[in-house]
Amino acid sequence: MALSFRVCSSPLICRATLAHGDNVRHHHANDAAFIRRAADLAEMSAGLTSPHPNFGCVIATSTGKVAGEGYLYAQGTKPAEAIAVEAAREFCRGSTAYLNMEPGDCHGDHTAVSALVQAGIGRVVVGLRHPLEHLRGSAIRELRSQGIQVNIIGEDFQSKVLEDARKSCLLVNAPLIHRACSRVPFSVLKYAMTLDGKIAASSGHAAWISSKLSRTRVFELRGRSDAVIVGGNTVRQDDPRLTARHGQGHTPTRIVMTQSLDLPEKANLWDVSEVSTIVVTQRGARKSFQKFLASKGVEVVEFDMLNPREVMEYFHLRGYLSILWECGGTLAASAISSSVIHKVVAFVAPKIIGGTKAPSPVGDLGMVEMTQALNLIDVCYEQVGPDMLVSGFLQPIPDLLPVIPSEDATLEIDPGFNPFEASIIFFYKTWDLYGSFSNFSPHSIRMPYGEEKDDYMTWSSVEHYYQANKFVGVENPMARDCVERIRTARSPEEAARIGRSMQRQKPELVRNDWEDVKIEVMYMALKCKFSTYPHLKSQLLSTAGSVLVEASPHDLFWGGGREGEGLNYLGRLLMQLRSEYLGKSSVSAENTSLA
Ligand SMILES: NC(=O)C1=CN([C@@H]2O[C@H](COP(=O)(O)OP(=O)(O)OC[C@H]3O[C@@H](n4cnc5c(N)ncnc54)[C@H](OP(=O)(O)O)[C@@H]3O)[C@@H](O)[C@H]2O)C=CC1
Ligand SMILES: Nc1c(N[C@@H]2O[C@H](COP(=O)(O)O)[C@@H](O)[C@H]2O)[nH]c(=O)[nH]c1=O
Repeated sequence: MALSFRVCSSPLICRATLAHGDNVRHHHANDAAFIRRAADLAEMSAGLTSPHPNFGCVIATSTGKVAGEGYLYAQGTKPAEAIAVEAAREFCRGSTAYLNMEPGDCHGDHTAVSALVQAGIGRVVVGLRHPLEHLRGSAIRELRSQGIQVNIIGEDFQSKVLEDARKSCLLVNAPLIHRACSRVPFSVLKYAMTLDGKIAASSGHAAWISSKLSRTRVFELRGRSDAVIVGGNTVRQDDPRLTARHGQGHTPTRIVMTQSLDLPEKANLWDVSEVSTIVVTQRGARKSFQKFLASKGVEVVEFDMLNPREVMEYFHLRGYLSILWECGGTLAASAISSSVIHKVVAFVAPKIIGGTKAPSPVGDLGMVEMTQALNLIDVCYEQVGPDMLVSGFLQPIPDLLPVIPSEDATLEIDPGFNPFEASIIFFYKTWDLYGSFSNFSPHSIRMPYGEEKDDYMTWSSVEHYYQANKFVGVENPMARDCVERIRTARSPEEAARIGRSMQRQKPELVRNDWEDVKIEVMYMALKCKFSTYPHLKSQLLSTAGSVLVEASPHDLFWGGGREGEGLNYLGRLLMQLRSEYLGKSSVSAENTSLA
């Protein structure tokens, strides 16, 4: 309902309308403040876990007191709403829950919604509908069907103060919103320049322009990104590490974009013991160097047309939500021209280096008049130590109003629409439509531990169980410690990170028969998961007739690869399980052939 202001002729009505208006404004200010707080909370896990949809929840009593708060730590961990409900305890009854975004509940278990319903929450205020089409509106419908009053900012009520609060909800999930609306990840171009606009001296030397404090902020920015990208020249000139040196948090993948592949043999980026590196290059470039990189554990991806757009579309398909560009001006200009940069973050240091040949942050864009200049929007200025941090958007965050038609809405328009019609079903990221097929989906399983077949334990996800099994039964305290670290990892991503890095760094801790048993281990875990959760089993059965492919372009064993070159073992095991459920097969995973 939009607010409207009318001219009154009756003083009585006028007073009443004014009083009502004051009341409405007061409510709006309260709602806006709590929604902004929910958005702030949603950002609390930034840099600690890999980028994921950000959720925050505030529960406020009818007197306007905060009774409980929560935020999602990582994909698959306890929902923000459930944490806030636990904190607010008996104060939940009749209170209002403020959510920056509609809960995803992407696995059909409605944990977030159930927590609110069971706690007796009276009203829910939602900052933003879920941006992904297959999730959009479903939690809101569910809450309403349970008798809870749900107000959506921008739909059920509007005002300047609420609009600002809604903007903070858009900002905190900008990468996810971009994922929903475009085919490229959310990209931030970051650079440090002197007051005279140089990113290095004429010699190319650039360490350092910005202060230590500013560079610490860069580590935080890296921690919030799925990947950091640079061009070939920056690798040759700086030999960067591109790590987020801020403790135990998330470390982004490093990406190098190079046409020539004329890169040094010795480079910090080729050390992949802690973080992986992907080199994207022109098809056919320096095959011998490609082999060298592969021997170092660096992944090389060839492109027929190496340009920022193709590269970003590729990483979008790989599930990347956000990319930090830390390249020089040459690649930055190319990326801006290709319209893949959404935000710019510039650290301006109070230094002058001069030099007509010293590089600047953005190379040639082909513009000749100031009227052609790109204007940043929503610009922010912040002093960081001696430097000034200027940031702003090159493209607005796409607003999802008016509503993108959901599956239900499409069905209403076209009853012949069949969402399950596709003959190949791809799944990968847990928040996607078939995300619950992923090992990383937040479904815990109870499985035996080690040799003691009747000693059952709960594992937070299939991935936890799978990774831990690499080290099970090995007579070494470090192996046992590894299993425990994986078992207690706070997210499937963490479990995978520990399992993979320990396997790389300490191969002697991996059980001898791992290669022989890993498929069976995975199959048993999947079987347990789909048998434990009836809604997952139904979803799996609903795909009957379709080929299931894990759309992981880099895992060529479990995934299908970029061009179908992967073995797609995860897809195969799921299809095998499906046919077992349908009574067509009772073969075990051991019999799954490589053919
Ligand atoms: N102060 C700061 O914030 C930063 C400063 N720097 C400084 O900048 C200087 C390097 O700048 P610059 O030369 O611009 O480095 P870039 O990081 O922009 O690298 C340019 C290279 O990127 C590769 N590339 C691949 N595809 C493309 C494409 N479509 N368009 C453009 N480039 C592509 C090419 O590599 P190839 O030649 O291998 O084919 C090209 O030579 C260094 O002195 C470095 O210290 C760098 C980053 C940040
Ligand atoms: N010179 C410069 C930056 N340069 C960027 O940082 C990279 C080096 O990262 P690392 O090896 O991880 O420390 C370098 O290659 C370039 O991308 N960044 C800044 O915040 N401030 C600076 O003054």
